[in-house]
Amino acid sequence: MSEIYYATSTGPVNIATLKYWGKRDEDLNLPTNSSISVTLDQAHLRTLTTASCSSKFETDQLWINGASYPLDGARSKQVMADLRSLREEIENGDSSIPKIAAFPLHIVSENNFPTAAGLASSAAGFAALISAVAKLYKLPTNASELSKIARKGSGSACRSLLGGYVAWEMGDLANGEDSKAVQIADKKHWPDMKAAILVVSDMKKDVPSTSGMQLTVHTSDLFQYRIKEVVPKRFIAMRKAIIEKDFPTFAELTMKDSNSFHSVCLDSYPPIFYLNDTSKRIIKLINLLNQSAGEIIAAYTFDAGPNAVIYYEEKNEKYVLGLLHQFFSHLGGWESSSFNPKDAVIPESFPLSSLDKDVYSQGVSKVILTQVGEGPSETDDVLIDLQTGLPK
Ligand SMILES: Nc1ncnc2c1ncn2[C@@H]1O[C@H](COP(=O)(O)OP(=O)(O)OP(=O)(O)O)[C@@H](O)[C@H]1O
Ligand SMILES: C[C@@](O)(CCOP(=O)(O)OP(=O)(O)O)CC(=O)O
Repeated sequence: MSEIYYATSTGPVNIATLKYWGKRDEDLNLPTNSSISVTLDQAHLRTLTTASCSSKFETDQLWINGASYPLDGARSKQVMADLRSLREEIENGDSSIPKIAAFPLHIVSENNFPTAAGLASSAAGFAALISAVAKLYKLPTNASELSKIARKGSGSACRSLLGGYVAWEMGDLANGEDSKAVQIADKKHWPDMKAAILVVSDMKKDVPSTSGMQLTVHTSDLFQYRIKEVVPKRFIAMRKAIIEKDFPTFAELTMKDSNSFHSVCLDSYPPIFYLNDTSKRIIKLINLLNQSAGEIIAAYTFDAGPNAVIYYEEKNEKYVLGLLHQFFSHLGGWESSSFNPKDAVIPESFPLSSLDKDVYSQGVSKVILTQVGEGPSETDDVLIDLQTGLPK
């Protein structure tokens, strides 16, 4: 077989604290509002992707965890075309480098967590794929530039090109050139941000984000108020809270924005329900915890599914994980954290005895304990068999 060119990169998951929900341009994936997210640590949620190309490959192909996935959707095609055209520009300007832009690509990827289960696999997946191809093609572009390509693959994916605390600025140009991710602060700025993910369902979700958000755009009256009045002010306030490391404000805005997003889903016609009874019980637990602690020490947020993500600061781990351990100690996931249940503290006024433990322990299948993390990184791993061009 003739030469196989290859490169590998990782991609992180990000979970929005100010939600993207709604497109003003469906082809270019331009949003109706700016959004903010926290990039999560790749020790727990990570995509690892090797991108390779060769004149001997027949077509572009993608494998995720060993299974073949289509790459012929309009969004994937656009991502590949954008990356190729950047490579072509370089090749046209420098006759000494190999002409590989037109070669078919074989992309081999591994997610270390469930694919398409509302855990932002598409975000980590596109971030890793784009970073790996950018490395393969030796593209000189920075993360914000690459985020514009990721955006066309899946909106929320653009935020996974950067680590720490990230904003997706909606932009206002019709061609989308100013709709990109920028870093608000890196992980080191506020390193003690933790995230506990309660996996309520690892089944594929009912209403995909793409169609769900457009149903909201076209049918919800509340939605106009959200994008015109609520989000612009909240964006400024949340960015300030991150810069000032003001957890109570950050947390209150995060919970309110999750509530606002799920409200416009319910206000869609026909309505969209992503939260289930387990999600609602988790909301109640967090509200009771904050009340009994006398300040906001934990924030829940939910994407387009029932899984809960709970943000908190390390100094309050004894309260937040202490409470979650009361109900979910039987689940897998605790072993990966340094939390010792002996350190658990339940605030005195928390009404533990009034909550039916059997009911409140139901519905969650796994706990993932993680924290704020870095953006994509290059690695020397190779997931492709360099003889056959197929997954190892
Ligand atoms: N490692 C990967 N490489 C490339 N694409 C991936 C990868 N993992 C997932 N994807 C793409 O993302 C799709 C799943 O996206 P989907 O939005 O349904 O789920 P999710 O991202 O886990 O959930 P959500 O967007 O609600 O958080 C897959 O079908 C695949 O096309
Ligand atoms: C609820 C969300 O997670 C919606 C994510 O939507 P997607 O990024 O999956 O949608 P597409 O752009 O159509 O691919 C909120 C968020 O991550 O900001």
